[in-house]
Amino acid sequence: MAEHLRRRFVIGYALAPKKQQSFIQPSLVGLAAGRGIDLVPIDPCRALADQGPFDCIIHKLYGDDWKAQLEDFAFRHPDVPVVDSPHAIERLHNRISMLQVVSELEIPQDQETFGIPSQVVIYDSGALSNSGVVGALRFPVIAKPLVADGSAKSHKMSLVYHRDGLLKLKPPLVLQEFVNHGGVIFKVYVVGDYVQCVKRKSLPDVSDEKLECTEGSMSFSQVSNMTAQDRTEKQYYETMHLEEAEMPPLSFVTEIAQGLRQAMGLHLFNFDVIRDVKVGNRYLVIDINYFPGYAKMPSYETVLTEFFWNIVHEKEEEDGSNAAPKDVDNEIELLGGNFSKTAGEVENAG
Ligand SMILES: Nc1ncnc2c1ncn2[C@@H]1O[C@H](COP(=O)(O)OP(=O)(O)OP(=O)(O)O)[C@@H](O)[C@H]1O
Ligand SMILES: O=P(O)(O)O[C@H]1[C@H](O)[C@@H](O)[C@H](OP(=O)(O)O)[C@@H](OP(=O)(O)O)[C@H]1O
Ligand SMILES: [Mg+2]
Ligand SMILES: [Mg+2]
Repeated sequence: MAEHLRRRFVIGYALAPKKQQSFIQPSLVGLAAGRGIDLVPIDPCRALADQGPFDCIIHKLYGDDWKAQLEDFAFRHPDVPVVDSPHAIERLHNRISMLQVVSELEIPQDQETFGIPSQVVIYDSGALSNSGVVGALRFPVIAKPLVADGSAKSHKMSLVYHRDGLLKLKPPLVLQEFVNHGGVIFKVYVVGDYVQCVKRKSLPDVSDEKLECTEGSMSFSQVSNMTAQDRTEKQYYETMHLEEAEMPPLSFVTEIAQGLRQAMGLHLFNFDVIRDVKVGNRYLVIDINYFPGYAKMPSYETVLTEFFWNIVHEKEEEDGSNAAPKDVDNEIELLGGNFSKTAGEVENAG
């Protein structure tokens, strides 16, 4: 059918400038356009009600004003999917509620088991010297800001070797037991039903000897997200042998992903998993991120385009107005022929 007769769809995106730069690549825009989907920026400085029309909104912005705008939009346009609901995303802005959902998952555990590391939440400095609060923790621990709001501050962490290292920390924070995991972290990217697991470098293990002879704490930030140009990182890779680390079974991470997706009501997120070196088949979820850096995920353009296509066409089916002409269906098959909902395991040197 002629190009001008095809129904086109508009997906509005509201992203911070840095996120927009990394996510909205010409390769994604082009692929989506070829499938009849136009990605259009939303100006967060203007009223959302004055923009559009949209067939779907995707977003990652913080603040009450934006949340209120989205809620108002959803009220006025109940038929337009907002991916994802600001209420559902909010759970990921607090590192306690974020991992609570993992503990509540009811998935039969067989060969591999999963959970979260022991942790306590600290609201005031007094609690840092209170044995009743921190006494049950095994050191080293990682101190993480309680709030995960996308700010640089919310990624600033400390590896604390002994109790006296806690005293200079600034609550509110979470103290989470550090688990030796061979210096490799698995990032599981979720895009609707699609799941992809990649490897990244992580903090190195802390031996008993190192723990004994190290004082205080060490600060770090976004260790799995450093640029490959970083010289120290390059040296680190050479000693890490990342490529040799065995991936967790894809069926196992997919089950966790689907459980989380259902429990949280979210479509776009990733979660970080480490494997306890002491146990071998025990995995710990340590972090869940809303709308992560998908551009780092191999084949992100195909995966995201397929997701967008499904969202706008599901809506169309619900409306009962199936406007997809035959040749559009053919095009879908051609472009998405190799697409499988659950991808194979992919190694990623970050
Ligand atoms: N309990 C833990 N045991 C061992 N290492 C950990 C633990 N928690 C965090 N880490 C290490 O610290 C890094 C940062 O922790 P975390 O993922 O919670 O922070 P983040 O700033 O939210 O990360 P992201 O950039 O993925 O959002 C992890 O990638 C991992 O290398
Ligand atoms: O700064 P906030 O809003 O918290 O979001 C970050 C996430 O926390 C990180 O997990 C993303 O990196 P990964 O995709 O490597 O996990 C990271 O990816 P990016 O830096 O490529 O956008 C961000 O999405
Ligand atoms: Mg993380
Ligand atoms: Mg995070």
